[in-house]
Amino acid sequence: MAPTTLAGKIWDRHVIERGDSDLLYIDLHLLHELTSPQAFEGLRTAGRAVRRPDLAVATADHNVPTSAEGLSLLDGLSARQLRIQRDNCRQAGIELHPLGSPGQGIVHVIGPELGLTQPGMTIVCGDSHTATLGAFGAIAFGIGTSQVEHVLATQTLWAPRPRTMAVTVRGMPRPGTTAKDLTLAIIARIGTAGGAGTLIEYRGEAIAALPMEGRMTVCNMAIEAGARSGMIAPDETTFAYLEHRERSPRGRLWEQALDDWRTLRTDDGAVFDREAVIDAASIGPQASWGTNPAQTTGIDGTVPAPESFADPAERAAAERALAYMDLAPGTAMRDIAISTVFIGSCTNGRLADLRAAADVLRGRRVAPGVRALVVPGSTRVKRLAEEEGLDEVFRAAGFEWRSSGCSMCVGMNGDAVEPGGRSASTSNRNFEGRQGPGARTHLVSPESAAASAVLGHLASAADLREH
Ligand SMILES: CC(C)[C@H](C(=O)O)[C@@H](O)C(=O)O
Ligand code: SF4
Repeated sequence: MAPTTLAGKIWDRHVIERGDSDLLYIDLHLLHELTSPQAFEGLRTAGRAVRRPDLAVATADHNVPTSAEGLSLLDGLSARQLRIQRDNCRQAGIELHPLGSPGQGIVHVIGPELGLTQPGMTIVCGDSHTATLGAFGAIAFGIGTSQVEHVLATQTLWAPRPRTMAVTVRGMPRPGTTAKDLTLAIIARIGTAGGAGTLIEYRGEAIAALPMEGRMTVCNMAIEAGARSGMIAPDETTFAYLEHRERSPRGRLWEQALDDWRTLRTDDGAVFDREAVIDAASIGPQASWGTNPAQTTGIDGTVPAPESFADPAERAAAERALAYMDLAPGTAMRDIAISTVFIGSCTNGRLADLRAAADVLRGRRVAPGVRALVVPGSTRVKRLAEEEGLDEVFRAAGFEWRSSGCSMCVGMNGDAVEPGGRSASTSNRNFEGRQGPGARTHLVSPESAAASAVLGHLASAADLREH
């Protein structure tokens, strides 16, 4: 057999019928409240039932309030959306983790913690950041609402065989560099269209060294490089994470699964449609300065001058970004004062992220005038964090300790950056108005977000050592 990529192997296992698009079997369908109501409505109109309710799991994340105050203000539209979701799931017999339940959380966070997302699977969800789940060596991608309906009705999907891209991160980054810094640096290097239309496989020493949480952070942002999804070959780190999870196979089935999962890797000599090689040694803590994630530089760097971009489109984009961000070329990244800090989202809202931020904050205080929020990625993350006292560390530092949801990442649920405000945010998107009208977003790691909160300007954790 010809050498095959990891993506190719998983794809081929799931093809039912070949064509310009292939008909693909879907192993797991995740649902949230925002992109599924019309799909269920479509099914009803067509008089169809959900074919495999046992292969779907739903939760509420985008529109849920994250504070007691927010809960009391839950507006008509959101409340209605949550009610519709509950009714749809009940009628179809789909497992739902609703607001207020112990399994609730951001859809891309709960799948892994339950052990639902496993190597070799095809996983879809009506949400672009489904890419996160590729970290397990699965093909996981976002779909539109009409495709959600198709999957509900048939458990299959028509999709063109994706082109593939290898992003190899050679060597190890500088100490203090996180998975978020790696993924931002990769996008800065290859650009927001660098992975256009492809399925990116991340590999190399720096990727293999990451724990599952970091791998999820990396794959989460494949979308911001234009890719359909990201993935990482499963290895001992993956298996150790999955062993003993609630929905992981057990006993003899676990052994059988392992035998199979160990075959899930790109064969030597397999050809990718595109390749990028990045040297990790040059990468340290990053922060975005503009209005797309590729407009990023090292925290040691300065805001670039638009003229420094050779490409006219990039130059124009930089000009526009600097105007929106109210930044002057040549400004040191560390001199950018912030008003808001957001730690959370499907990029960086897992327990490991909260631990890393709390380690930076222990015994320190948020700078006067800075509003700081920490929003666990799931209710389970919240519970586990509280069990180890992280909530106390955040509260003592002056952070608001919230309940799980997408929160300020998307600014549509009552949590938003104030107009004209400037945030250090652990989320994944920084376009105009993403975190609220007029809000300016700087994408950073949890460690850097915590350090920025303490210093009142963009910073990395190392900056606090002299503090
Ligand atoms: C609402 C949803 C469709 C959207 C996505 O697909 O990513 C959201 O999660 C986002 O991050 O912008
Ligand atoms: S946390 Fe943000 S990026 Fe992730 S699913 Fe929610 S809105 Fe999308």
